[in-house]
Amino acid sequence: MASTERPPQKVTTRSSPRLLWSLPNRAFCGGGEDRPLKVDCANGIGALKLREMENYFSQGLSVQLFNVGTTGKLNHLCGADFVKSHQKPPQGMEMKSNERCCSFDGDADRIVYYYYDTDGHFHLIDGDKIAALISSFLKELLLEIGESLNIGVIQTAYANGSSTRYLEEVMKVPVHCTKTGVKHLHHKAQEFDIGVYFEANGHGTVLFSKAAEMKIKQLAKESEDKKRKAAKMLENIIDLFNQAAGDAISDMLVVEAVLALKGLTVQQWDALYTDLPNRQLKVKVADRQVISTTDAERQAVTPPGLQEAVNGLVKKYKLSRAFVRPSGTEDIVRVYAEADSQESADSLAHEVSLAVFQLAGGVGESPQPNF
Ligand SMILES: CC(=O)N[C@H]1[C@@H](OP(=O)(O)O)O[C@H](CO)[C@@H](O)[C@@H]1O
Repeated sequence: MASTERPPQKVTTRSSPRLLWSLPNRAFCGGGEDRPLKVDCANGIGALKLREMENYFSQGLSVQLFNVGTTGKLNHLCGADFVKSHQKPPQGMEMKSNERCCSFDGDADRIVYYYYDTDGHFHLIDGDKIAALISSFLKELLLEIGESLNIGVIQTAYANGSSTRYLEEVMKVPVHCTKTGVKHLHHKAQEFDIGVYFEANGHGTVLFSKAAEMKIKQLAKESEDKKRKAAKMLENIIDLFNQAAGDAISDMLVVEAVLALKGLTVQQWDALYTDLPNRQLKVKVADRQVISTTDAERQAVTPPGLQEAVNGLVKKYKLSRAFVRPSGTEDIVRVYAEADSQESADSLAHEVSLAVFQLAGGVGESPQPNF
């Protein structure tokens, strides 16, 4: 995360590690089954911190660390961004089929999961699916405590269309779209009793309002049986989240706890929905600020004619969607496209890139259709 991206709030003092791990440890102890997890630390800070914390994990969760920074370079051929954008495992990690693996980025504020299936296909489980797993778990607990605490999921335009559809139509959770950058998601998430926010690239966390925290604590003390158990579970999970900012280690522990508690394998988690094939491209233009956007960056307002061109191209493909926006961190314009097949998503992204190049002052060689 760039320093300018950090949400405008103080980093709170965290509970003691022993307290934080109480939920995952209880989850892992239950089944007595060993749950190995391979972690690519992107040669960054996550390796040091995870090593310190390993001593607090119960035997149920065994983490094996890779790219711990003794030889490789930070984020080089490894880490969450590399895995997400190349849709392949990081260098330096050996993966067998069906092994659950995850990658942090160098500063450990993003996490993505992945595995190889028995046919050797690589499956990425990104921030959208992490949000789906966590919000379905929280929603189940809310139903059990029977309180009308509202829960909302916050995404950006990069969220896969299948994830938005799953959250809205299957889970019946309201979904909101904000501009790219965690500060925007964080801000929106503060409007809910429970605000779950994740960018597709794995940045994210969950925020609980003070009123929700108090209600849950009270129910954990005063209610009985099933209701009390659910409230206690919620109380523990609140401690586990880092509510100051997205935190790969804390998100990893939440995911591991939820998978263990629900008895889900990585494949079952992945099967919640199927991502629509998508493609992201970059276009170099003389001045990226000639592109201005609205509707949480999903529509281009300027230059004239660009949005109309995108709309015309999107109509040529099935289940398609595309948008363009100037990057906030690089001197480029980003193009995103999704469609019913990888070939269509690639072709749509290429055609939209050409439209950006022509209508928004492209420089250098015009975009080529090679993936
Ligand atoms: C498409 C994409 O991944 N965009 C990233 C990237 O922002 P851009 O404004 O797209 O350059 O860097 C941000 C900071 O790390 C991150 O929050 C965001 O998700």
